Amino acid sequence: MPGTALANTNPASELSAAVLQRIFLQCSEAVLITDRNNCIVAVNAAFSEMSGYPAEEVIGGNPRMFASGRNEPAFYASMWRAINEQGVWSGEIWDRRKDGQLYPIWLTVSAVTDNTGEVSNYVATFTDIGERIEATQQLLHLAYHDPLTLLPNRLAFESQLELAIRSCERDHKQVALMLIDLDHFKTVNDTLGHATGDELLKSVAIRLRDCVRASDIVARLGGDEFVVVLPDIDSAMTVATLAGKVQHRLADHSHQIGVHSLYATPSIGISIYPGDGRDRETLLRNADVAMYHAKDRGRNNYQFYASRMNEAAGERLQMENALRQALASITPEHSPFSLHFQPQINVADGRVVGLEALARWHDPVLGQVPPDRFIRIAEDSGLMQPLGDWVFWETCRHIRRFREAGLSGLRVAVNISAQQLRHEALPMLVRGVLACYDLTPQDLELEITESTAMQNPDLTLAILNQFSDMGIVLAIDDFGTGYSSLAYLKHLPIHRLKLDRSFVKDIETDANDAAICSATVALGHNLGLELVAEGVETDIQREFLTRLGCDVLQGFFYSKPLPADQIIEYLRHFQPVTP
Ligand SMILES: Nc1nc2c(ncn2[C@@H]2O[C@H](COP(=O)(O)O[C@H]3[C@@H](O)[C@H](n4cnc5c(=O)[nH]c(N)nc54)O[C@@H]3COP(=O)(O)O)[C@@H](O)[C@H]2O)c(=O)[nH]1
Repeated sequence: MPGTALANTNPASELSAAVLQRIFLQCSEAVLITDRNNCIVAVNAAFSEMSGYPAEEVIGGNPRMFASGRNEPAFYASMWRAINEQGVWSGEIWDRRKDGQLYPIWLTVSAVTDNTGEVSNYVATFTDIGERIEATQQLLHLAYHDPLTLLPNRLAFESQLELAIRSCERDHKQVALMLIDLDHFKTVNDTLGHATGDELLKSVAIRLRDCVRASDIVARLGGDEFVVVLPDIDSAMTVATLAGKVQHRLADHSHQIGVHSLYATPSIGISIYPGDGRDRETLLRNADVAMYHAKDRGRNNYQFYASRMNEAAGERLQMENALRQALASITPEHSPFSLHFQPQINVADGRVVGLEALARWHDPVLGQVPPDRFIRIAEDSGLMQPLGDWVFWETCRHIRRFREAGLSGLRVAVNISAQQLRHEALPMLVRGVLACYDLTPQDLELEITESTAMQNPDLTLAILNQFSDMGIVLAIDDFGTGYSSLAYLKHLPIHRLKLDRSFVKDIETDANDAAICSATVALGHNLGLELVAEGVETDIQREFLTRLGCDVLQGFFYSKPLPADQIIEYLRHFQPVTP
């Protein structure tokens, strides 16, 4: 013991009062001594430095003068009970400095007794723990918050969800969990860089936080995945309303990130405690399944979890694996994929002026898989690039075949997906394939959907400009179904608008659809574009669209998409249909 060592070399009796005083005065910890009546009799220099009080201003006073008001009377009562019963007390306490500033200290108060065992003095030693507390708080904040968006992170979300579940369990209430994934966020990172991606995430976080009440939890789980927890909801309707609000708030206007105007649409999966899971893991897993379902349904929507979705998720995985194998099995002699061609008719002279190439897939186990199903899976699982490349090669091979069969003056349109448009090398590939089959850019048309065009404005514009410069005709497909900005679209080097078939379907009976078709035709013509109507099934529709001024018509009225051999026969026997 240090005390013993000191006693051996320098007996306590020999420790002069002067030495003791120097130790007291020079001690780096603040020390304050009172008499038995708690009247201050001495303080050291460290005390004065910490509290701002010189000794002469406190001697004779009561330590109560340093009280901050942050500790309750009951706190002091229990502290004194411990000092009087056990002779010592230690703990954290808040004091007030002379300048009025409050600060936390770690305080130890000991009762000193005289020869008779009576308390003669109280000695308080203390250190300023403000910095330590601040450092601890910073560490805690770091541990529980996402440094980019400053939202709670996964760890914080898990414990807050746990608390919400426990509280609702007690009160027999419901908790909703909304899992939000940004559509095509990877494209932003891949094409505009991570710094832009980070700024977009920050902007999304602010909009999300704005959508909900302060008592709701908004957290970032990582990447582009956010979560909103709504404790104590009264009905699924409330959650649906909020999900709609989130969807619109994120997507209704662009996020201005530097020079880029970016759109961020969400896919939202919702699970509700206790119906969709009684614990955190199950709720999160089921919200995830629902979120994938939302992606599958075309993104930018919300879906409530339903137990049958687990089955659907299994089927989807099976299809993705089959698609992967199908792509790997393509050889020059054999392919599980094929192309069908649908004619496009020029209204003015009733002749076939073009064909649209549409991919088909026959799987030995799954049978004929509808294109809107496998194209979406290919997009989501990164398989659209090889599939799209195959479609290009195969289309060009067929254009040459049509030429050799004596069919000329036909342009063939190919659908380009969002994933393909992310690759700057796409124009080079197209040039290469055209050259390989000795074709000209005028033999080809490229269709991109309205939503694809909106996804990656800068890169899309750059790639489309290259195509247009080459002389390739460009069309906006499914026009009217996406969230497009006309201000942006008018800068794209496009030549055609394809009016979506959903507007054509009820054109005869639905005045709104008729008005949309009419307005789109007028808009397109004003912009100098050619108007193609898709999905023409009846003669009345044909007549109606002709009267509206559509330039080209396509649909089952003329022909379903046909395999190459059959389209050759169709074209050989086609009789022009004049208005
Ligand atoms: N990126 C790529 N997308 C492709 C490719 N091949 C197809 N697709 C896209 O898949 C979606 C579904 O295509 P599909 O089932 O082939 O449907 C096409 C036509 O059959 C259908 N259509 C045409 N006329 C009518 C009609 O009168 N009635 C009716 N009910 N359906 C009709 O429309 C589809 C063509 O649509 P669009 O491409 O919008 O012009 C579809 O979105 C395809 O684009 C591919 O290789 N790459």
